[in-house]
Amino acid sequence: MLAANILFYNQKDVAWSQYGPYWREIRKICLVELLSPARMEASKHIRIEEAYSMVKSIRVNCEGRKVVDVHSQIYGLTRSIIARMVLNRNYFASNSKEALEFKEIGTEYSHLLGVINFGDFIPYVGLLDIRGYKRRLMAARKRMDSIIDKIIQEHQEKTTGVSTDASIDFVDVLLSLKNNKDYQHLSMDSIKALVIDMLAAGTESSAVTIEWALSEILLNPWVQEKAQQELDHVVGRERKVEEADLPQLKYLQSIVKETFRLHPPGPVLVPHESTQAVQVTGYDIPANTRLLVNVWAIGRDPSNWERALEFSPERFLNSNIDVRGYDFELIPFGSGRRACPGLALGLASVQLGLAVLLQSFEWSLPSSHEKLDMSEVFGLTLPKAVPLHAIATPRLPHHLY
Ligand code: HEM
Repeated sequence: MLAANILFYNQKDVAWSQYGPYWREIRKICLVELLSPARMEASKHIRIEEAYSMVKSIRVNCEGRKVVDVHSQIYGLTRSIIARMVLNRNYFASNSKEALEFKEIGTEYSHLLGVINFGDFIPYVGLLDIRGYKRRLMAARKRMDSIIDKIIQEHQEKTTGVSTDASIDFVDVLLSLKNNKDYQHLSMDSIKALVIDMLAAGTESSAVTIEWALSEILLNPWVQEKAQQELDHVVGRERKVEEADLPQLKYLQSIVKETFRLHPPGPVLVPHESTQAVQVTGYDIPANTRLLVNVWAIGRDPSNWERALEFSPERFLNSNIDVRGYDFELIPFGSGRRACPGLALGLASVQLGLAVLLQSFEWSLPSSHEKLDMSEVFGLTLPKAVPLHAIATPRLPHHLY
């Protein structure tokens, strides 16, 4: 694919690289070095700080029952978490020239990756580059390259060896692995491509999920009531909810599962391909067959789910169905060897984000939006067509904001 080739340094990242020895090595770096349980633990202060910075900003903006732009708040949260974890710098909370350039180029990347390029299917159309698509890709990559080069240079100047210190970010870790004999394929281009991959993959999916969850909660007020009763019971109103509370919040976890079922952030998994000929339930599948898995349809299929179109977190309370890729009726993170390596981070960000929003505020619809628009935009991800706005009423003592 032309876009992935140009934007990700000849597909040197993990998401766009073909299965093989290179992908195996880079995938191992993601799982063992970047998104490991130890790194999750070391970075939990970032998630908490950013979650409560969002609460503070909503608290200021909801004064006098003003309508809150919930969409921007949630996207701000997930972008800030990932930028701090990857770069140790929150580009998204700043309005510096550098930060604005970074945000602009990020938007251009998402746009270019979402475009259908006929040259990917008809080679001579690609050679002509009639619509200037290739030129635009090259320009975007050049701009991104100079930003990432600068970031890497700054990190190289400060790197004096990596410890498990909480201030260590993904760029530090990747630079420290460059001469590691276990990772012989790791080049400077791989590092740049991985940095872009993490920033892109780590933001949108988590934000989209929190926004859908809160939208469903607004349509089903008894869900909000039950989730807040659980928060009051497990955490109380005299302290703020933390990541350590999440395992006890079973109803909140069920809300997140139910949101993944009805609104999977990746509605159709990244295309998979059979590496060899196989037989599946009596059908012969030749090698190199492209497989598209429609997770969205699986989640709404009445042969898998009772009252399939109803939002009912209760269905998960006494069920062992999980999102980790073993229960094929619910696979928002995919399944098998290409399944999402960011599952733990994605889940923690979504559950914590939702928990702080529900503990800190009572949510209601503005009278002008009584009919909440639940239309979807279908693409690489599945965001709401109309960004969520709502009224937030504080429900904790003043000193906790
Ligand atoms: C709610 C949050 C998230 C959801 C629902 C999600 C979902 C997915 C899905 C469906 C895939 C494709 C799996 C397949 O085709 O079988 C994927 C791949 C991937 N995700 Fe996530 N993701 C989330 C968060 C994250 C985060 C936080 C990161 C890292 C910072 C991340 C990094 C990746 C990468 C690198 C891949 C490509 C893996 C490969 O091709 O080997 N994701 N994700």
